Amino acid sequence: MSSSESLFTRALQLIPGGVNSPVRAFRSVGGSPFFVKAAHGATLVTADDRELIDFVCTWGPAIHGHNHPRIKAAIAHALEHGTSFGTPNPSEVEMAELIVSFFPSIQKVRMCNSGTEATMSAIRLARGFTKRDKIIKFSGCYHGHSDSLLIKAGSGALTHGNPDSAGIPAAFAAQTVVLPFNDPTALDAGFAANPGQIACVIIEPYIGNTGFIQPDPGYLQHVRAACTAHGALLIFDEVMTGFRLARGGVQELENIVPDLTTLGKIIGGGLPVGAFGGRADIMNLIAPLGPVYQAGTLSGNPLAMAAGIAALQLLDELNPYARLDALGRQLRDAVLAAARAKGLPVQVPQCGSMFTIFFADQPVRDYDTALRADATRFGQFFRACLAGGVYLPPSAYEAGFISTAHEGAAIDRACTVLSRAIKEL
Ligand SMILES: Cc1ncc(COP(=O)(O)O)c(C=O)c1O
Ligand SMILES: N[C@H](C=O)CCC(=O)O
Repeated sequence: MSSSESLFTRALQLIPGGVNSPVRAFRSVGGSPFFVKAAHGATLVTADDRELIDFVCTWGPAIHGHNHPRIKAAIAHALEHGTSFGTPNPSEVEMAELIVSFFPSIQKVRMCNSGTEATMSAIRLARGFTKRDKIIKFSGCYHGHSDSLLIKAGSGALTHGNPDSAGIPAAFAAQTVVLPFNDPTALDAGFAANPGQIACVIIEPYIGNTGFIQPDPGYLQHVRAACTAHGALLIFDEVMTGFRLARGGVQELENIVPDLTTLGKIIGGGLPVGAFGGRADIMNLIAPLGPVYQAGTLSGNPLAMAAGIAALQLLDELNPYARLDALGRQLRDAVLAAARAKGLPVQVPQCGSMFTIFFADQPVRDYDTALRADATRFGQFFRACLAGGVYLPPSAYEAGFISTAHEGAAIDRACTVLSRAIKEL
């Protein structure tokens, strides 16, 4: 038995499914997950000393590659002073200043410990501000695992065939109106059917959790205008896309000003973090200023702040977005060329350092078209890539991520492995 197999056997006895987050399981692609003992740059080192080129990047945060020396040094420096204070600390102020400087729509920001907390709190705030109960979300968007949002959810919920989680009271679910993405008419109908009742629309503006899906031109502008017309707040969930696709996220790329934004992943530099922020008049409703309660024992944790500040400062210095897009295009073009040569229908939506390989003959533009892609063939492809030393997300419905550390040998080697895997399908 390999070390990973032996660890997985032990894990299965004690941890549900052997994993601490369902997306790490290999149930939809076959086989069992490998265990990682170290990660540097673009490379994971498994418990069995295999080196893998990693396109999961810890599900998004590792935009500078794993274990970046600047981030490591920032954590080590912060560690000298203590791990948690339970009081305000200077790094929280620095982090807030950085976030506000990257995202002009954010006037005030509250730190929390995960993307789930960020979206859950932003929705409570929207309900408190508008004094309305219902929310609109879109099928296939994943906003973490709070009750209101695990309805027609993407990510692991979709991967493992469970987009509507058990354990959510019907009365809660009734407050969430679920609509198809990329369908302006459905959105108008959703508002019309619930007059004066919608507190907010929450959206992954570029979806990363049904695989990577971009909106049609003008769609997000329509969503913004509809929210304004109906007095609902617009929440951009940029936990995944924030700082990844542009300094100021999708809202910068699309020139849209949401009322609230949720963030996570990159702003923790690899440590647990989340944040939500937006217009000051809305944010001022949060306790202790206002009646909407939100809290966290470890919120603004000095180690997470130090790691996140270092990650954001690096982005500011390097402005790596054009380089990352070139890497994304190199990967996409290699896969498309191999698929063309083989006569295989493949779609590779890609923007900057996010991409997905769908085995589909039509462009994927929403939940339904994503489900039409061939997930069995994706599993075969995933296994062939892994055998060749490349780790893609173990799901047909997740985005892959590229880091600056992939530049050069890693991306070239990955293109060869992916092309060969297509050829051998
Ligand atoms: C868009 C989006 N929102 C929210 C979340 C929840 O974040 P977390 O896993 O940190 O709770 C995720 C990822 O999990 C995400 O991709
Ligand atoms: N797709 C998920 C969020 O981005 C992956 C993270 C997780 O749920 O473990």
